[in-house]
Amino acid sequence: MYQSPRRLCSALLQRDAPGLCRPPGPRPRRRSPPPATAPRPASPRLLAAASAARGVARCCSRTVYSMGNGTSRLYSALAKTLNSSAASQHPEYLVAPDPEHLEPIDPKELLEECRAVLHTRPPRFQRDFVDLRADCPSSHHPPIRVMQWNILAQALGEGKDNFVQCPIEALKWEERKCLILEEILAYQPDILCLQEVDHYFDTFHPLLSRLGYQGTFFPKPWSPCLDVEHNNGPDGCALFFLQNRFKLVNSANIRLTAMTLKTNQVAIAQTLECKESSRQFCIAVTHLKARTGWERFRSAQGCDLLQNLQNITQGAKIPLIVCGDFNAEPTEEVYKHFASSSLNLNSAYKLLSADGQSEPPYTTWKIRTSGECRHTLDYIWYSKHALSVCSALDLLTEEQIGPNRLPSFNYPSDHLSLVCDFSFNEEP
Ligand SMILES: NC(=O)C1=CN([C@@H]2O[C@H](COP(=O)(O)OP(=O)(O)OC[C@H]3O[C@@H](n4cnc5c(N)ncnc54)[C@H](OP(=O)(O)O)[C@@H]3O)[C@@H](O)[C@H]2O)C=CC1
Ligand SMILES: [Mg+2]
Repeated sequence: MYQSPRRLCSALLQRDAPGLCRPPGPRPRRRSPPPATAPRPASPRLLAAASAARGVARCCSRTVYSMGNGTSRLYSALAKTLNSSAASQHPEYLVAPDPEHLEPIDPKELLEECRAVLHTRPPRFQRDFVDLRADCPSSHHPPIRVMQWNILAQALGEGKDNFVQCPIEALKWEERKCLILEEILAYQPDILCLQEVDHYFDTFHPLLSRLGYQGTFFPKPWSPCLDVEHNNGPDGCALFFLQNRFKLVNSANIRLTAMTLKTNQVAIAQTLECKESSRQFCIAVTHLKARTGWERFRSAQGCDLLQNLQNITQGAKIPLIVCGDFNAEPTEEVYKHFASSSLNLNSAYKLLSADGQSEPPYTTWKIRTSGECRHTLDYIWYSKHALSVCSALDLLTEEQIGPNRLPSFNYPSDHLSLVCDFSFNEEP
């Protein structure tokens, strides 16, 4: 059975993350409920980031982003050229930050800007870390904090997902992006694994690189976002890590296959070296095919990903963390493949249950025209012999989520973020 936290510690005050400042003092509460309209203060930092991003996305002009398959596919091809095959061989060439983004941002300032934009919204949900240090060896190196999150593509949220109980105003990008950034800044992950990213070039890459992250984006080849009017390009997976903590050793962008056929789903796998301990590990992010009826397809995609990860980790010699929206409940075949793989993986969020054997009751909860959809689909897998989970961010309660479920005025995605602190076990 899923259990409430064993020992709680404040999410915001729990630790120092290198390169990021701790938010100051008690959190200001926002007014609740939100008035229908209110003046929004201009946000110079966010505007500046968007303007700087035009430098990164010079090749992706309005014309290229516009509706219509020809131009959309051209964008997709360009994005792939920039981020796919060459990235595997020359990561330093493709991920080198554009000099105009190097001016660092103080995360506290950015957080304040986000809060100013969000001042009419209800307060952010409080979530606490569950201390799992009993399972965690003592180490003089700081833990590695990993965040897994399907952030909900803007184009899908507004154009395809049919969240019938979510008011369209709650999905406004200018505010929703601040809720996403606020969540990232609140937990200060060292590594950030995202799915459904359709604002990489204009938002996440420019801002997160100025916060000290190195980012990689791999769009889906035929992103459903491209079918939505006024889309912002394809959605895909993005992986960010803090440059002051890790050095990139190797990077692979993987288009997943199913029964030898190329599919529309992707993964990014990177080998990183910890600057403090010189220990290497592999981090991967993926988003498997959605919907019922596609269970065997997902299973095949999972097998392909596991095979790729076998090769990248040299047969499980390099410790591994795999984050993803697997679009599969724990009863599905793809989950069983991961749980029984020779890569020796465990699912971190099981450790929140009393017996350590049960996944949480949900990681996504929404209401579509078809009714309520409450599922456990998102996971953080890790090499159980090489790594331990020191703490994990508890999920939102049903009461916090509320009767209209997600997304909402206080939470930007239909999926919850998962956050874990890992430490290396002693080497044998
Ligand atoms: N032109 C072409 O030749 C081709 C075009 N395509 C395009 O790709 C699309 C399919 O892409 P694919 O990657 O397989 O998509 P998926 O089936 O994996 O789903 C795409 C997105 O839809 C969301 N989703 C899941 N369930 C529902 C639902 N019931 N209602 C609305 N949205 C849902 C998923 O979110 P979550 O993961 O959060 O559940 C996911 O992000 C097609 O719609 C088409 O537009 C695809 C192939 C070829
Ligand atoms: Mg989705």
